[in-house]
Amino acid sequence: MDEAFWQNKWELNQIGFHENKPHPFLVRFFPELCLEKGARVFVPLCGKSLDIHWLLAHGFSVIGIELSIIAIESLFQELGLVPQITQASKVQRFVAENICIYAGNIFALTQAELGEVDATYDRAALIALPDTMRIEYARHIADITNKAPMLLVTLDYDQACLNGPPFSVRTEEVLRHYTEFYTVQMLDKHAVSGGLKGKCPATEVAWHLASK
Ligand SMILES: C[S@@+](CC[C@H](N)C(=O)[O-])C[C@H]1O[C@@H](n2cnc3c(N)ncnc32)[C@H](O)[C@@H]1O
Repeated sequence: MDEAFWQNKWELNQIGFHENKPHPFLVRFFPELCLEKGARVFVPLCGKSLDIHWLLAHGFSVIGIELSIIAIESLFQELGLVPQITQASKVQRFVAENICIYAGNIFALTQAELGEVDATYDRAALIALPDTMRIEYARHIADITNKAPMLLVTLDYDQACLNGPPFSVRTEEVLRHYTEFYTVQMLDKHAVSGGLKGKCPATEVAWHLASK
């Protein structure tokens, strides 16, 4: 899954992953992180998700990273904000009010650039990456966020049924990637209505990861 794959998806507007409302697990479980208003929430591989609108509307600051400038420009436009754009070392920074989105590859984002964050929200980020990258991704997130608590949403289905992304990430894999850094708790799961892409049964799972 290289950068060109995702750039192409955004150029062709093939963004079936983009939901038209905030994710129900975000709405239900994010308050359980008990963050103060103004807390800094990191949203890796953020797209132009309405989850960001929800986080901002609930008084949080959002720091995201996304490869596609098309996604970032749409996000700001849909938020009704005009970003100031500056260059960081390997990534560009789009900033307005309580939001800062880095344009670039997550693996190029350093802890110093990200700054301190109070929580991470991962929906369709881990599961957007192929298995070889997921190992590195989980470690990188723990590293640059200094193991900030996380609400993670994964998807579990028969990988033989469909090629990813999104990729199936089963319980044992979540535990394998994250238990070195976090205490991992499954919060809930539900069946994806109509199955994944209407083709195979799939379960969405919410996880709370607390720093060890
Ligand atoms: C499956 S989408 C999910 C977007 C968003 N989290 C949501 O829930 O709508 C994955 C997003 O990650 C971006 N992406 C993929 N690989 C990336 C990388 N290595 N660094 C930064 N962004 C990446 C893609 O452009 C795409 O917008």
